[in-house]
Amino acid sequence: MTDATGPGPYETILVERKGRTALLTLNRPKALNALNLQVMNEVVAATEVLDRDPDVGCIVLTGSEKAFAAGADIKEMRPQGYMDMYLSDWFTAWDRLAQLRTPTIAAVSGYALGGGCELAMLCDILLAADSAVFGQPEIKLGVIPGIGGSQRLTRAVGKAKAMELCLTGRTMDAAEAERAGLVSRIVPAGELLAEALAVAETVAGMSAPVAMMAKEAVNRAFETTLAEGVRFERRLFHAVFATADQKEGMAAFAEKRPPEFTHR
Ligand SMILES: CC(C)=CC(=O)SCCNC(=O)CCNC(=O)[C@H](O)C(C)(C)COP(=O)(O)OP(=O)(O)OC[C@H]1O[C@@H](n2cnc3c(N)ncnc32)[C@H](O)[C@@H]1OP(=O)(O)O
Repeated sequence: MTDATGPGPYETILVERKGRTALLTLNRPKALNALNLQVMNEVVAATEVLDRDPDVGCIVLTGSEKAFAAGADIKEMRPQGYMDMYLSDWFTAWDRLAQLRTPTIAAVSGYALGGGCELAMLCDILLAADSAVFGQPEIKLGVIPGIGGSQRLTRAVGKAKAMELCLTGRTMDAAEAERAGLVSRIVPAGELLAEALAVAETVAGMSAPVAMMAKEAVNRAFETTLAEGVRFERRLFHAVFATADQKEGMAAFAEKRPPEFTHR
């Protein structure tokens, strides 16, 4: 891993590049990567820079072994009043992660609570270490999720489990999260980063515009009716036949060789 990337220097995150993969590591270890406004601004700024970089094909977001992120920063929120929250539109910048076109992977080890769970759910692929712990415990603090947790968790695991987690603050371990469909896979904690980078390398090796279209098509399933979603997919499917990478991918198959995508 080399090369700091983006407009940094950042104080709360580390950004590294390896080939077409960018690795963004949350770096507030003493606070278990609690997500204060500085972290939010730096994560959003860095990912938006990476998103515009044609040499980046996948972004991996991770934390420490103990904590992906233990939530939004409770100490920062504690003194705020309604007008502070409303006028600053607290947390709204996080929504910009959902607009990234580059595929993103959350590599979650340890605690992913509250805003930490919500940040993981803003990513496209969730890989969990066997040590991962997920939950929306905001209710124990007298508040509710505010970075989309009530919506994305419900879509991921269904109403029954989301309701229980949001109303009781109970956490779930990696095995339960996988059974519930929140994470795609569990890997041993010591292998998490290597596995996430391997998945990222695979994704980044695909045609970038086609990967963007695949991401957009899957995400559309959360926004629209089945008929509209299928129509949207069909239009994108037709559009990929205008890419050089469709010609290359199918030629490579016929010629029994690996494709060499040009991301055009
Ligand atoms: C409100 C919205 C929209 C979203 C939210 O995310 S609210 C926050 C949700 N998260 C939580 O409620 C989890 C809070 N943290 C914990 O319960 C525990 O820290 C733990 C179970 C994750 C880990 O416990 P452990 O005993 O191992 O570690 P601590 O001594 O408690 O923590 C170490 C260090 O980190 C600070 N910390 C932890 N989480 C947060 C946080 N979310 N915000 C701010 N600071 C946090 C903790 O205070 C301690 O630092 P100090 O020793 O300096 O106090």
